[in-house]
Amino acid sequence: MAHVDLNIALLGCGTVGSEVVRLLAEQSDDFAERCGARLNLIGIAVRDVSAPRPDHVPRELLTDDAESLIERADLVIELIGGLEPARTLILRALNSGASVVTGNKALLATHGPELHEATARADVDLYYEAAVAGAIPVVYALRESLAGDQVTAISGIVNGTTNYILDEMTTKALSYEAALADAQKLGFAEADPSADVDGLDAAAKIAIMASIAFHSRVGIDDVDTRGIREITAEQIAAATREGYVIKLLATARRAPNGITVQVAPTLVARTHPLASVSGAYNAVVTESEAAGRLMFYGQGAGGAPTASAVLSDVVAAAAKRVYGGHAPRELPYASLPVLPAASARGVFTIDLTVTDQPGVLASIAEPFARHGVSIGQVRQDADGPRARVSIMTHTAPRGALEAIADELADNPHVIAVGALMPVEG
Ligand SMILES: NC(=O)C1=CN([C@@H]2O[C@H](COP(=O)(O)OP(=O)(O)OC[C@H]3O[C@@H](n4cnc5c(N)ncnc54)[C@H](O)[C@@H]3O)[C@@H](O)[C@H]2O)C=CC1
Ligand SMILES: N[C@@H](CC=O)C(=O)O
Ligand code: NA
Repeated sequence: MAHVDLNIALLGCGTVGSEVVRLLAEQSDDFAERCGARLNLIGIAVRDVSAPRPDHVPRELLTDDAESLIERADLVIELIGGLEPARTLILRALNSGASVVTGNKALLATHGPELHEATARADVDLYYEAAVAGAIPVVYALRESLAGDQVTAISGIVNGTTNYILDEMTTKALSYEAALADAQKLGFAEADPSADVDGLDAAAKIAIMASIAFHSRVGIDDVDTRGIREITAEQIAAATREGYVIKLLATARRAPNGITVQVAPTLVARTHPLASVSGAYNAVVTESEAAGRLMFYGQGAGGAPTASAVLSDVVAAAAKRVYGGHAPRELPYASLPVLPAASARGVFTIDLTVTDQPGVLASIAEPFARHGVSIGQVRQDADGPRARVSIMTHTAPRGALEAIADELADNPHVIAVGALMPVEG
């Protein structure tokens, strides 16, 4: 079959970009058949053309002039990351009539509306499968597979670094610091791992998923975000004793008057499907009215897995240019508000260290009753003259639990109040 030619520009040639170069070359004949176009990589914009690169990266395609490269492209793949210059370059590409494929979750969760509006104005396409959970086709699932359904909830393990750290702490009884050092040695965590361990990477991903699923605009700043820095070996051991694992869960839920979106270390029951997601793997569970529960599992990071998602977008974008039609546009018609974190309802645990004497349990229980929060389970472990008390509630709003925790901190019998932790399953 005769194929048209499409000019592809790649911006950024790091972990993911260099794998995209490899796959584009290795599978060029297949891609031509699948999208009806020969995908000609016309240039690779890099910051430093003289930096060492893998052997398969053609030196003659390297340039430090991204702007000129974009002018000649039908399709631009942005794999630089970060907000600038990625934002300006993507806008330039869209405005010049090129479709764009990106894996840049930080940018989409910060400037998504601006990029989507520019895409529609220029009558081109914006694809971003790699931005959420790497190789796992969850953007496609939400944008296309579930377009005929009503999504009610999304929960996921969408950061490989933190899942690896928590898993090492659980299975090898490592401290947080030792597990983080291992993750860095293995290349999962960045040298500066704060976007991972403080939950910001997961927050960007759940913001993107919530925007699509709930047809609303959710940005990274709307996400109530907690990371894993404060998780202790003791909390992990206590969770294990009780039949739970601690996972950094990203969740978005429909509520009667809006949506709640959060990232938080969460006690996940061993029987829950997300509990068995180990190592650096990712998984996303969606709940929707007709389909019920769906689960997506796989590699959320790494050069080749992420490049697989990028190339699926490239083939789709190229086919649209050849045969016509468009990728699904942003559809924020529902405009659901993101509700304050305090209104997020769920089951929570709160851990207390108290003096072990008569009447203490009654005084601890009193604020729960006053705030209308029902206690589901109490566990007490003696520790000399002290006791550790772990209270699990029935479903209640987070705000009520926060008020109770503040009051308990002033209770003279209470020596320490631990962090509130949501419970799943
Ligand atoms: N590495 C992974 O596992 C995943 C990465 N992503 C996303 O993919 C994107 C790329 O990630 P990585 O390849 O890991 O990053 P990377 O840091 O390995 O590569 C980015 C490259 O862009 C280059 N660069 C910086 N400024 C530039 C400029 N002005 N012009 C041209 N090149 C420039 C850097 O020198 C670097 O080589 C990011 O948005 C990241 O969030 C998404 C999913 C997984
Ligand atoms: N740093 C991320 C990879 C990219 O999305 C992770 O650890 O999952
Ligand atoms: Na994906």
